[in-house]
Amino acid sequence: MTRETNTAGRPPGSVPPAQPADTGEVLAGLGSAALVDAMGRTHRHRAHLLPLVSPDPTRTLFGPAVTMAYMPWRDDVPQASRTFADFFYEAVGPDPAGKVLVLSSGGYAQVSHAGGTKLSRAAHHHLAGVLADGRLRDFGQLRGYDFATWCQGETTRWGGDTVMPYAANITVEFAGVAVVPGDYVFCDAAGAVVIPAGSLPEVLETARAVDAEDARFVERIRTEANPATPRRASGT
Ligand SMILES: O=C([O-])CC(=O)C(=O)O
Ligand SMILES: [Mg+2]
Repeated sequence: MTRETNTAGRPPGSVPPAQPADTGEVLAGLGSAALVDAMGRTHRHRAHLLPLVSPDPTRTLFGPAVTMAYMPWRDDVPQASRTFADFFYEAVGPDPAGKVLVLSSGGYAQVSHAGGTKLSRAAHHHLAGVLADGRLRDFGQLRGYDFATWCQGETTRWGGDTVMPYAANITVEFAGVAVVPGDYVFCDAAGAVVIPAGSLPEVLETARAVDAEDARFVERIRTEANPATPRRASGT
């Protein structure tokens, strides 16, 4: 795709995404493995997602979740006459900047749930990104937007005859994990973690402690003796 971009890779005249002001500082190099360890010390429920696929795997996604629940498509329910846009705006509400749009699978994770056209709304409204338990179309177009996208893969075929958006901002199941609207989602190339909003400060602090413990272990391991190496007899 050819499109004009400025030096930051954004279309001319577009403004940078309104991430929460301190996102970079809040995360300060934390990765999903430390955050998953921290969630394990804070809660007993499953909170991690196995690695997802991204049009640009270098982008980390972080922000509060808004959800769109998908269902297997039916032609006889009132939701069939509502559009993706209807559910999108209901989900993101009046203050969309910095939010993470979470799309559940509707039971068909290998089918398209959206693509570059429908998700251009996420760029216009400065969402932090999209986390989809389904496939997406138009990776090239999605890469051109400022937000981070993670999903189950790319596909070319339209999925609207198989799945449909069914509800906005309800708790959804995502690859075996419950995502409650308002939960904080973190996703990088190693996987994702879903953190209850009320636990976020504790989980971030614990994740930093996990990283510090690991750094100390690495230091100790560097100097440990190899027990298979014969020890020299003393006095010789
Ligand atoms: O049309 C669809 O359902 C998905 C798509 O390719 C787009 O949004 O660009
Ligand atoms: Mg498309």
